[in-house]
Amino acid sequence: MAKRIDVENLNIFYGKFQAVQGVSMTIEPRSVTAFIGSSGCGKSTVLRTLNRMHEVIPGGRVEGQVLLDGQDLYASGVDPVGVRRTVGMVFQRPNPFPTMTIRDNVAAGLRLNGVKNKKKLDEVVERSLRGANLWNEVKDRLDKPGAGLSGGQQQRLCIARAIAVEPQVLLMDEPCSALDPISTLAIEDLITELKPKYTIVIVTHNMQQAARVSDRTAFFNLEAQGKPGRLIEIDDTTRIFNNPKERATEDYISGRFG
Ligand SMILES: Nc1ncnc2c1ncn2[C@@H]1O[C@H](COP(=O)(O)OP(=O)(O)OP(=O)(O)O)[C@@H](O)[C@H]1O
Repeated sequence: MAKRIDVENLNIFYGKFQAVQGVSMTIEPRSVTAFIGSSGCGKSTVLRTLNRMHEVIPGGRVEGQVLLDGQDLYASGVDPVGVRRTVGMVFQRPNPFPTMTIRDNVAAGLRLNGVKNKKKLDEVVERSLRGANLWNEVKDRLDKPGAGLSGGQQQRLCIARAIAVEPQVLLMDEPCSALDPISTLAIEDLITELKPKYTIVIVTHNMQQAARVSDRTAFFNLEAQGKPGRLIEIDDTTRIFNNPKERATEDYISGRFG
């Protein structure tokens, strides 16, 4: 089941440097939320705190709370590996495991979780590839390397790999920035198809993309160079693009800066 995310007064640090200050927001289940804002304002950093990937970076530290259906991901005793299973991630560059076959790429997470039954693995591989709109293109070459696919196919393979372990939230960090326009549209269609089952958060520099795929948009900004990034506003995407509350959002949307 898709989960609701409540972020409460989040401060995020890289060593002594505070990259993000005071972010609070709610991300609704079965919806797509886009993070937009100029380079360096902390979009990817905030995204990575939603599945505890930030702390993998040396010096990475978080203050505040991230609640998944009311459960704090940062409470003591919470296993970050379990969090990352529940909250999956797709990165900017498609990163299939290069030496693994298409089938094994999709099955990798399940195998890590101890699933060995071949029938079960085959079922999940097919269901995940169908879910990622890739099945028809690869069903006759499941035992060929994932690295042999086109960039757009590799990104859909990464989405198949992410959904194979049945996460409740999908985080996507500029998932189309390395793709051509046709592959980009394929991923956008896929995001819309996945929406009824997941909570999806996408970082994008492409404002048309935010307008096309998201229900809600969060605009981040830097007060000044060297200062932490802040969330300026989050609202329905149509509102952010047509009638934002904040002047800084309007300036960014209309291309006056950023
Ligand atoms: N691994 C890191 N170590 C130290 N500082 C980092 C690291 N990653 C990001 N930062 C800093 O944190 C701040 C926010 O970066 P982040 O990548 O989250 O911004 P962004 O809005 O996603 O940018 P972009 O749109 O360019 O991807 C920046 O000042 C950046 O230099």
